[in-house]
Amino acid sequence: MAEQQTQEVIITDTTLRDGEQTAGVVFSQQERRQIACMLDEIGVQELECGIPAMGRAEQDSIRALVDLGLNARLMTWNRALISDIQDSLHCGVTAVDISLSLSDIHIEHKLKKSRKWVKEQLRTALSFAKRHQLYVSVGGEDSSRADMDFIIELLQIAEQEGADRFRYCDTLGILNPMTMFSQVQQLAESTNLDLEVHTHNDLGMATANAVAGIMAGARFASTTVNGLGERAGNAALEEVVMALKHSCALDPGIDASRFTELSRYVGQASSRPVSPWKAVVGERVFSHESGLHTDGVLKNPENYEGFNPSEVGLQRYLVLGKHSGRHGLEQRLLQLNCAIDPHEVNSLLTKVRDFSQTNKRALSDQDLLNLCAIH
Ligand SMILES: CC(=O)SCCNC(=O)CCNC(=O)[C@H](O)C(C)(C)COP(=O)(O)OP(=O)(O)OC[C@H]1O[C@@H](n2cnc3c(N)ncnc32)[C@H](O)[C@@H]1OP(=O)(O)O
Ligand SMILES: O=C(O)CCC(=O)C(=O)O
Repeated sequence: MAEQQTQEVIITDTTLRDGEQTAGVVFSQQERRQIACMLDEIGVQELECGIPAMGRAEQDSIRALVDLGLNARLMTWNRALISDIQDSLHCGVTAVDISLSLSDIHIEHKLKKSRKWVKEQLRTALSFAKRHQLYVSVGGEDSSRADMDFIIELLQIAEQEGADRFRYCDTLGILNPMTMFSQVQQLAESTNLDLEVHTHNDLGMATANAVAGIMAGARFASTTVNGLGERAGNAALEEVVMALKHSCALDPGIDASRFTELSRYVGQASSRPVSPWKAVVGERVFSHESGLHTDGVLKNPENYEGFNPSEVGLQRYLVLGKHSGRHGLEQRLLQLNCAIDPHEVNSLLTKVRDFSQTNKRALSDQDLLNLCAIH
């Protein structure tokens, strides 16, 4: 692995905002507190924790999170409306995201306004928030479909009015890592503001795009546990952190050993169970059946594992089946105290393969013992 870099990366987790916007997902108040505490305990530095404009229940829930006194900074999501920001102030948070759609399609066909209105609204909302000593992220909704010159114009206004960072949103998940990289690089060259990337998974590239954004100079990556979020979801916290660590030599300082526990908790609380094959936290992603792989792993797990399963709280499974080889079979026989003549291993292996082919599955220990008994 390359030497660890010094670039600081800050994870801003939005499981409790964009994550809960997943159609049909609702966390109870207790679940929201538990998720916030777990994220805080593993070292996530900022939590986007809700939308005060939604009303009384959401505001009470945000206030309860503020009362926990977490280390993580709590941020709320707001439209560029003074009333939304007032609701946030009443919740006691110290940080807000003030969101404005930046693409012409959104400005004309959703907001039904003009670019001029967007600029004025940004000034009004931002100056109000700064007068109230809030840390402000300017959220650029649909940035990836917006005119870059217009974004840069807005960034100048944001800087003049004292914004703290700009959130570049690939709202529809249409970018790829190359386009994300060049867009963020261009922004980084045009502003002194910190940059955040908020990515969606519509084309399966949310994690890759978040990582590309960081590589291009963004300091913040927006994530959700298990990649929950609108439509196909957001960049998954566990994937972004492990990709930064193991693919980019950047360590965001998160305790990954609780990723599996956190993932299971959020999977249950969201009624969106995690697939056993989900990258990084799926129960069975460290399963090896193929003969050459099992042999390699038995000799040294690094032969076929990019990182150790224990790093994320998982375990390794060596599976016997259609693709198994001699070394994997011998190892399992040894573990089961099942002594057979070494000359018989190859013919037993043929039976293992036949069994798997016939039954379309891997063998349990009992299946293997039964085969040995009649061998
Ligand atoms: C890409 C994202 O994920 S952004 C976050 C989206 N999250 C959510 O929508 C979840 C929570 N939302 C809600 O509870 C509600 O939608 C509320 C409270 C925010 C607003 O509710 P309502 O007043 O009933 O309005 P509704 O949601 O139907 O319409 C949104 C209004 O906000 C306007 N709006 C949308 N985005 C913005 C913005 N960034 N700044 C200012 N106004 C905005 C729309 O143009 C529309 O205004 P209109 O009434 O003049 O047409
Ligand atoms: O505008 C923001 O701050 C975030 C909006 C969002 O969730 C998105 O664009 O996907």
